[in-house]
Amino acid sequence: MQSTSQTQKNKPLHEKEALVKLLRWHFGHAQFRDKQLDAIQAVLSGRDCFCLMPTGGGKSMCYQIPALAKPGIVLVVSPLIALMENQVIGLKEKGIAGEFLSSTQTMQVKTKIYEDLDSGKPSLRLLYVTPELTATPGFMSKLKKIHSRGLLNLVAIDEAHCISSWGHDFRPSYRKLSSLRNYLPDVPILALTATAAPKVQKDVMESLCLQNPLVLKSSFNRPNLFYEVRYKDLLDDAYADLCSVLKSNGDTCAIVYCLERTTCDELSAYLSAGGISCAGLNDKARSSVLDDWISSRKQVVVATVAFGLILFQALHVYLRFDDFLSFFCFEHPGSCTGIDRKDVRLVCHFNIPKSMEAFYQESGRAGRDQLPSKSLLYYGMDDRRRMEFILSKNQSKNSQSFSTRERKKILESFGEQIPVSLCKNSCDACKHPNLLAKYLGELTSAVLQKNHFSQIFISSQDRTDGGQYSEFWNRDDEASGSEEDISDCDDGIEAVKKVANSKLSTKAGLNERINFLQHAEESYYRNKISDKQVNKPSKNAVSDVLRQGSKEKLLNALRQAQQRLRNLTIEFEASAIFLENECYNKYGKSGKSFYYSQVASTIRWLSTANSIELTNRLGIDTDSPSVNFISKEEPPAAPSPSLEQRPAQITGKELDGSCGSENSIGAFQTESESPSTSLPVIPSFSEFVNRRKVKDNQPNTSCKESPKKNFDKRMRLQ
Ligand SMILES: Nc1ncnc2c1ncn2[C@@H]1O[C@H](COP(=O)(O)OP(=O)(O)OP(=O)(O)O)[C@@H](O)[C@H]1O
Ligand SMILES: [Mg+2]
Repeated sequence: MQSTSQTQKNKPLHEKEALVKLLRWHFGHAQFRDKQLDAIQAVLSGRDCFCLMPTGGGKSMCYQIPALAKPGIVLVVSPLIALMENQVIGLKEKGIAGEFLSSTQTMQVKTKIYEDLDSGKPSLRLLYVTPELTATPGFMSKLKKIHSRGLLNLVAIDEAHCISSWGHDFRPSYRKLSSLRNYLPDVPILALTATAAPKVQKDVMESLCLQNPLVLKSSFNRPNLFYEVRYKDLLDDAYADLCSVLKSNGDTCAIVYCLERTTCDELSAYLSAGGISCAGLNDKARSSVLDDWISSRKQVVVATVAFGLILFQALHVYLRFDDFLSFFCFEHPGSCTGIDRKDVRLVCHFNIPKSMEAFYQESGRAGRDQLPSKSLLYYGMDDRRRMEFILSKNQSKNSQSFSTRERKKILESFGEQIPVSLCKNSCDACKHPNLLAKYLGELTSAVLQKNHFSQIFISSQDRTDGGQYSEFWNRDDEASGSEEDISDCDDGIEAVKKVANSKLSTKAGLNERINFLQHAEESYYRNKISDKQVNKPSKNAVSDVLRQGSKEKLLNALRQAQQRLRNLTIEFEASAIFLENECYNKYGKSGKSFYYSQVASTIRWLSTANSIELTNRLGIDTDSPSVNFISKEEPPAAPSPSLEQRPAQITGKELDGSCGSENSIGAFQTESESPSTSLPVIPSFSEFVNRRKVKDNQPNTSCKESPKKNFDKRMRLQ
């Protein structure tokens, strides 16, 4: 805060007209945008200011104009050397004296800057520095000296959120900026950011010890962005869908963000094969790919989230400092200008972003030239589960649909209350509400059928729980997630195998192995049921593709049965659907392995069943002269028995699987069901072992082979 005498001495230009003149003269802009003038006037009057503006909102002007409004310098703390360099070049082009101090500069340049600062009448107007340098005692004492001469007009902290959410991880040095207030108690501080969630704003203001700051918040609304969500689970092929979206948009500039490297590679290969000028930004070829994209040699870049971060930085958003520096400033010295492609027409999230803020930032790369652009999010249940796993330890499982009023939801997560009407049909939810409702209905039933996970929130109404939760995750949760957390090993079966492999000694005896596997299986299902499992059986889930394949197999088996039985005329397609549905209803929820076994058993059964058994099985009216099984409708999805609720009437015979031929229907029958209507029941490992134990304690007259031999045989079969 400037003293009155100092303020009068420097005669700052506070009046709007004078400031607008500066804007026009130096920058060629006709008017101040939104909150720019308020911020400028506040800091010129010596008041602290917290300025929250979206990316590209014009935050720089809030400290550049004050630097021109009165003698002295403005100190700008910036997290990236590239950003500083970029701005300094821009200022110099406009004839404004700006410099930056960093370790990348020669001693000569630094000395020249220090000499100018010590001169008592510096020609410099804006000095950009890193937070690291600012916090050093040497530089602080220099600042004090400049200040004592009444020449330090303002300290601007750009990307001020680094002090809070990102600062903990990436820029602890931003934390040291809190000492600025002690060293320079009466110099106004201007904190600028585009990414502050309400609690981060508070943190920034407290950390910088802002005193009675003027808090300015511009709207985060991006009216030129159209938001659309596509549901992977309702698409036959999400790759093909994206390919057609990109094609239908013409040869436009696009960014596609993926969660994992493999998806990134596969997707970019797929899109390239589809004739799209596309490159995947993986670690091997990142520099050339990024160069190609920045220089418009490639139009679409597919990036993993991690390398997407580099991309954000290339687009002037600070996220992962080290990568960016090593990449751009050291590998490509001098290439920092012109890295901002403003003509990105489409930003696609092929996987769910980590947080609403990440989504906003990433989708905000589209349409920086203010022209109509699109943000497209592919929402997938598995993605959500994977993201949940990555962010794991997820305290905030409460979710909210991203389905309705996308724009409202995004803005609310930044604490902005807006009327739905603001959207003006610029998202799919407002533009095609009926279509969206249909999709969501389909999605809900798909989810219920698959029982993928316990929570799904598809509401047609906005919840008003403070906008705390969303389909995305709070940034708090992100701290626990990293790219390394992304594991392919989320298959329950894999998990059991892994546990078994890692912990079970190869010398372990049979009983030990059984106990161990039993334990592993039990804990796997326990976790699965409580929906808190770490290793989620997503890969073990029965997919639509798998179901289709099973139908085909059953169809073939039915055709063969018909050839064998001759006197039977059946509607193959409907019968195959019926049988597949039965398998799915019984074991679809239990995972691929059980489902597979059930389909295989059904096929074996079809190879031996006689006409009566078959017609009974299919519920066909045999009185009809020509038997037609015409049930084209899938039977209602009866609640599938959980593994714990398996029919109790499993016999030792069927569990053994060794008493009689595996190919004969008798080997799989239950006692209480007639041979013609029962399908073999697949026991869980625990059930199998328990039954085995019971059987072992009873004299068995029907089986010729020893229990151990039977068991070993069964183990080999599994
Ligand atoms: N009043 C204005 N009128 C027109 N254009 C402006 C105005 N103020 C700033 N701009 C332009 O807006 C663009 C973005 O400005 P700036 O880089 O300062 O945004 P920012 O808020 O710092 O964005 P980021 O969060 O990406 O750093 C620049 O090209 C700048 O010249
Ligand atoms: Mg900026």
